Amino acid sequence: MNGTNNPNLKQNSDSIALQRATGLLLVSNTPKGRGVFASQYISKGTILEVSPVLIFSPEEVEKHTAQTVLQHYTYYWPNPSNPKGPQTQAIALGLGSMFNHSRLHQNVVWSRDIASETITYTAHRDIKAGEELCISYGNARLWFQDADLEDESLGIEGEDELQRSGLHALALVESNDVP
Ligand SMILES: C[S@@+](CC[C@H](N)C(=O)[O-])C[C@H]1O[C@@H](n2cnc3c(N)ncnc32)[C@H](O)[C@@H]1O
Repeated sequence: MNGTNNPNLKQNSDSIALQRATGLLLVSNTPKGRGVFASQYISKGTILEVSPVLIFSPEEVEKHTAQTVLQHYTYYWPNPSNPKGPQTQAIALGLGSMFNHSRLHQNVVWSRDIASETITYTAHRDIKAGEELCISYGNARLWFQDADLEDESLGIEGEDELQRSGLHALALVESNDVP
């Protein structure tokens, strides 16, 4: 489909509506690196971002992404060449790769749309201006020191719990289970 200069272009089976909420800031140099913050109040249920994904083949994962920093950004994704087989990995383009993890203060949930190859990020609760927008990377052991836990009263105890889980998370796992 060639939609260039087509004033009648509408959403159809060849196109998907992309969305990004207003009032999102990408902030550098936080204790978690870059992160996405709200510069204004955002109400529960607001679609924050629809990110197209780039899907890697299992061979590309093994030879390339698993050997690079990309492994800290990828989501499990069904393999288009073998949808019923083991999952491969995909990276969210746009803001999707910038959401940090919070186990205690998760305020964003995400869902995969396999057909459109997108991930939609949605506000899980009302969010105040100034709050960081965080997803959950799941309950598996994290591959980094969780900056949230350093200041939390449950601090060491929470960290122990993650260490004891004995799981190795080398990629973001889908989890919309909000604690
Ligand atoms: C998907 S990226 C998120 C964006 C990243 N902060 C950046 O600057 O590119 C995942 C990386 O963010 C950092 N990160 C995410 N959540 C964190 C947390 N709760 N505590 C510390 N670092 C975190 C870790 O370095 C992790 O490998």
